Amino acid sequence: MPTLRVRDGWVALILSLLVTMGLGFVLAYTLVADIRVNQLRKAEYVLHEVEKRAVDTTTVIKKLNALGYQLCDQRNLLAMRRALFQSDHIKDIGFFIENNLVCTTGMGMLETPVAEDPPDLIDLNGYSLWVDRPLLMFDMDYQAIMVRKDRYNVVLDPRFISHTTMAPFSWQLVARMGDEVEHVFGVRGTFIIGKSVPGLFSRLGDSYYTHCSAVSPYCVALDLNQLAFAHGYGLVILLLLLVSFCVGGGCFAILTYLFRRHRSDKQRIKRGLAEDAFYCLYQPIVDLRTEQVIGCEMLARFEDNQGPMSPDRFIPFIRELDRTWLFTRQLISKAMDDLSIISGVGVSFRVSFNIFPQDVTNDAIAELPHIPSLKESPFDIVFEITEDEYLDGDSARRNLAALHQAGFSIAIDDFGTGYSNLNQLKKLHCQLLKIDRTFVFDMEEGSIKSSLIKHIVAIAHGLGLKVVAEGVENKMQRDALVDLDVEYGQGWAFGKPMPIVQLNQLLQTQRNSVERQP
Ligand SMILES: Nc1nc2c(ncn2[C@@H]2O[C@@H]3COP(=O)(O)O[C@H]4[C@@H](O)[C@H](n5cnc6c(=O)[nH]c(N)nc65)O[C@@H]4COP(=O)(O)O[C@H]3[C@H]2O)c(=O)[nH]1
Repeated sequence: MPTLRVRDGWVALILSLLVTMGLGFVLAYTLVADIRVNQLRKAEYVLHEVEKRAVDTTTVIKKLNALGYQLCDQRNLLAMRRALFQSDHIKDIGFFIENNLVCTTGMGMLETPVAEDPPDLIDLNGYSLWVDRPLLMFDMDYQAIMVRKDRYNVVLDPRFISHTTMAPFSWQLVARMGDEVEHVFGVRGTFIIGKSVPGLFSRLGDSYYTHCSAVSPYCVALDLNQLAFAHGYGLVILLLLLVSFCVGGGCFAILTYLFRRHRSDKQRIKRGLAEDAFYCLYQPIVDLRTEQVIGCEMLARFEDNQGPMSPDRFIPFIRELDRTWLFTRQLISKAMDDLSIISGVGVSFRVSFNIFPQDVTNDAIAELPHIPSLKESPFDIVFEITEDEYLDGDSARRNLAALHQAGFSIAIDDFGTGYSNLNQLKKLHCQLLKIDRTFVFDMEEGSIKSSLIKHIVAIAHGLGLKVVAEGVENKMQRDALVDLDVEYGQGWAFGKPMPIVQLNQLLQTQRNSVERQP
């Protein structure tokens, strides 16, 4: 393989960097989206758990107050213990006379009533809250939440939140008090009043999230804790970076390989041109009604010690190398040598050559009438030109008129695939129009494209042109084309591109069978 050119190296590098950055960007945003979803789930979980406890607390307190006990007697204590037993979340229930706690489910009747501290907050429904309260119950230290209304209070264990791992977020549970909020649990200052929540795909820095309950006056706020994030996601980020760089590196390797292969193929073609290494195959063209071979198209082939290369690959290189005329000249001269073995076919036997449109415009084809083998050819020589905007100029028209005057025929090739300027057809002195094979391929399915054939034929006939259909692969297509008044056909149904010896044999067989007919 040839060495990489500096310019190609830069292009490969820039493209690979773009891929690396693009992939890094996509992965980073996927990570952000994942964090946001995670954040949302955690906030929803906390609020859901808080709501369950809020419902439990208010139901228990309302029910006990409704019983109307004024003293801490056995009936009251039993009612309190039953309520505690039925609750899933409450740890203890206390009974108050005025502002003194006189009995609890855990300790029974207290020897000395305990005076109550002022609450941390009273919520909109009149419930007093003591948050983050250190409490000693059965020799266990508790960081409890207490809620009281009228004569009863309940003790809640807030560890249900701590049991959920909140990393990499810092969080705070607050109670709404009109326009204000009061801290209930978590990290103070996390909830910021009026701070808007960023969208799912916003920057990583905009990591604040808040969610309020619809059934209780509580809100939870979560914010990304940069340290916890780096700790929890550091490895993931490193991995994503590694993936991006690996893909970028792979991209660089593939691009440099493709550039070098492109250069290598281009060099093969350059060498092939210098060493005259192309050769010709011939594909029969038939009269569609009789299926008799009335001519052939010369198609170029290339093969060197590295193997064959298809025309679809080498034709663009010939254009890129600006050697179109040299290539055409070489192949015409080879073909005319080959064709010298063909005899007995008559002067109407058509031999078609493909011509590059740019050679029509740049006057190169003006040389054709002076090439002796063409001038003295016993065949009807046809030059096929792909319809192209190149052909729209004066010089193209002048050169084609000169070819026509010199006795050559002109065919418009691959009609319908490119420029398709009908005005052009009138001015180009052509006698034949070749319908591109893509129109013929799906005739059986009655595609929109194939339904255009009859219009193309009408236009061609209106201009006095004969029509050749390319890519005829089966009898059904041949019959349909005959019905559409298409005169000639070319395709695998009548013969693939073949060496001259094989074409000669085909013509010989055809002649023999005609001669045998009575
Ligand atoms: N699927 C299918 N394909 C069929 C059938 N019948 C013919 N073909 C293919 O259709 C192409 C017809 O040639 P084109 O339209 O001039 O298209 C040609 C022509 O534009 C260009 N080319 C080939 N040789 C030369 C040449 O000597 N000079 C120039 N300027 N171009 C050439 O390369 C193109 C491709 O050539 P090829 O690969 O030989 O492909 C040929 C031929 O092998 C069929 O029934 N089914």
